[in-house]
Amino acid sequence: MSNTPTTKPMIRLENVTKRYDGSDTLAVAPLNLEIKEGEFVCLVGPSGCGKTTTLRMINRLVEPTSGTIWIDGKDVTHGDPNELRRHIGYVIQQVGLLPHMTIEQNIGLVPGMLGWDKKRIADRVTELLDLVGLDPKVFRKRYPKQLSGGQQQRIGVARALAADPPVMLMDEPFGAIDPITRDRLQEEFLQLQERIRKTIVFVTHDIDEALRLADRVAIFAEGSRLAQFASPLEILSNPADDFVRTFIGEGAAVRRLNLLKVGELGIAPSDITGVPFVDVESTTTVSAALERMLNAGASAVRVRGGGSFTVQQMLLATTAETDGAGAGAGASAAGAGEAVAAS
Ligand SMILES: Nc1ncnc2c1ncn2[C@@H]1O[C@H](COP(=O)(O)OP(=O)(O)OP(=O)(O)O)[C@@H](O)[C@H]1O
Repeated sequence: MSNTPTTKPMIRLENVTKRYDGSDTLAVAPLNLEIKEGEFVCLVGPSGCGKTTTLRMINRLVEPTSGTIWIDGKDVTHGDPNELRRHIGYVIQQVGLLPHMTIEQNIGLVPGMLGWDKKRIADRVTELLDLVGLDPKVFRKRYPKQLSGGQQQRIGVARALAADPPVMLMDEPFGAIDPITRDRLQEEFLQLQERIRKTIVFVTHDIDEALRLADRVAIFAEGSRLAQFASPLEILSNPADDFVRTFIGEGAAVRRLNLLKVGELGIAPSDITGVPFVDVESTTTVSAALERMLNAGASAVRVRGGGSFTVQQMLLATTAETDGAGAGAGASAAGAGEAVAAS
């Protein structure tokens, strides 16, 4: 269970609002949101709906107008914001590395403020560069401008992780990166999260990025109304309203195949004697299994440790998942079926 979210709440927003000075309207209307320890939550929605404001209220870069924010059971709405920020990693699109400092100095900034000794900081820098896939011998003495955009963003992640904070806030971290590098960074980041299991709040305006990365997605509508807060599978299977349906766009049924795993379909094994098949893992997604079948001219799969079945059985089970509101796979995803936390 170490790589799945726990049920312990790590971040809780209670009736939180924000009205910027000089504005008549609320940038964030009363918002209630609970994020569990180790959970990866994406905030997604159209421009101006309050995603960044919500994120920045969690580390108090923006002060809430009213309401309470709890982190790990502690009211953090009052107290020293600088102290709070030292325990929350923060990654932004512009990366924000200090240009006159080496990568090592950039990553070591917060540990330095926390009073770590030189050796401990140096060891941590080595560990983090390894973790984000950059050779410490090559990169630690370089300056930010000597790195590509993707490498700088990896350093941004390493820096945010430096003091091992339990919570990470990420604001469109991959937004300015070309699509191919972005795809790779998303994949790497998912693998990283499997290992480190931080509580992550991640802002994006890209619903596909949210559906790919998150355990649960909070879809904001205009005026920061929380339209749905549920697992990606639940959102694609049962959009809460027309706004969510329009926001996720076309092709929900096919996109679900990227999320459903073969082993979660609950198919009774069948005899596939004489039918060409491919071997898959129970964790292989249905779309990956179909791809492999198409490439191999096969029409069945043999699941390692889990019987065999035909492509027809697989597609039928996928449809049943849609009708049954994701009973099998949905139930295994964090928070599936949870009620919409209305704002
Ligand atoms: N510093 C500010 N002063 C005044 N109004 C602001 C400020 N920052 C944001 N706003 C307003 O608050 C509302 C929410 O903005 P916010 O940046 O949180 O939305 P967002 O969903 O993150 O948008 P985007 O996807 O475009 O970044 C918007 O109407 C915006 O104009």
